[in-house]
Amino acid sequence: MKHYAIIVAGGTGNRMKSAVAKQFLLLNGMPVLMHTIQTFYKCVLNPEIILVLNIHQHGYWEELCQTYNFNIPHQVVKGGEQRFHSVKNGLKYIKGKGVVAVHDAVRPLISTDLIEKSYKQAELEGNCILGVAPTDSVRKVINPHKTEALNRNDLLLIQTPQTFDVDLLKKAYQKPYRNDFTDDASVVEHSGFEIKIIEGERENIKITFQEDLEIAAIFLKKRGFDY
Ligand SMILES: Nc1ccn([C@@H]2O[C@H](COP(=O)(O)OP(=O)(O)OP(=O)(O)O)[C@@H](O)[C@H]2O)c(=O)n1
Ligand SMILES: C[C@](O)(CO)[C@H](O)COP(=O)(O)O
Repeated sequence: MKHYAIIVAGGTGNRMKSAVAKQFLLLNGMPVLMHTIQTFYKCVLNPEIILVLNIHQHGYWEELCQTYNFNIPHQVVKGGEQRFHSVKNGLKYIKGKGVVAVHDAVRPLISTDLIEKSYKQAELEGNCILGVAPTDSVRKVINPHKTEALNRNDLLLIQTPQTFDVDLLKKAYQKPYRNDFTDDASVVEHSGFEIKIIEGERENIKITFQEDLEIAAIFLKKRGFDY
């Protein structure tokens, strides 16, 4: 079975409010994106790595790879307007059959164990999505003046990687883009497939705001960088 990883790094990171897009910010001395690619590279299933980057950042990425002596083999593909379009561009690169994990570049703390579990589950079930239970109370906004409590036991917070049979994911991504396609599972579900969830990891945070980078640095130090 052939394994692929599409690492989506085509975003601009507006919420981070930094001059450099968050996937290039330094985390314990190395760009976030390099940590992410390194973790997939360490996976025993040896996935072929496809990196999706905004076309205007391809040159910058090459410079970074030289600066950090980063030699992990990967194919760079151009990004799209939304995450949806970036994933679609990554998928175009895949010609054969197999299993593909789609992962946010800005989730550098995913473990190799969970990546491997996700591939194995997707091989068996067609797809595998990670979820963790919320620990805060949650409310639905009805309008600017009214909110309503939700039962958090009915909810899951969804992470990446989201892993799929290649043909299934390609078929789902033939649909036109919709605003509520916030991840790959929502695209696949819209095509009529049932989504299979396994337990994610609390440390698998998505670096979105400045504080997240500080938290990620603490988690990495705790692992002694050996992951
Ligand atoms: N057109 C886009 C938009 C997002 N992404 C990627 O999808 C992942 C999750 O998106 P998010 O965290 O929202 O990143 P940004 O869109 O960059 O952040 P923001 O929403 O704050 O602008 C990131 O790795 C991001 O680079 C992408 O490949 N192509
Ligand atoms: C794909 C994702 O990380 C799953 O939680 C999330 O939906 C990405 O959302 P964003 O708004 O693009 O950060």
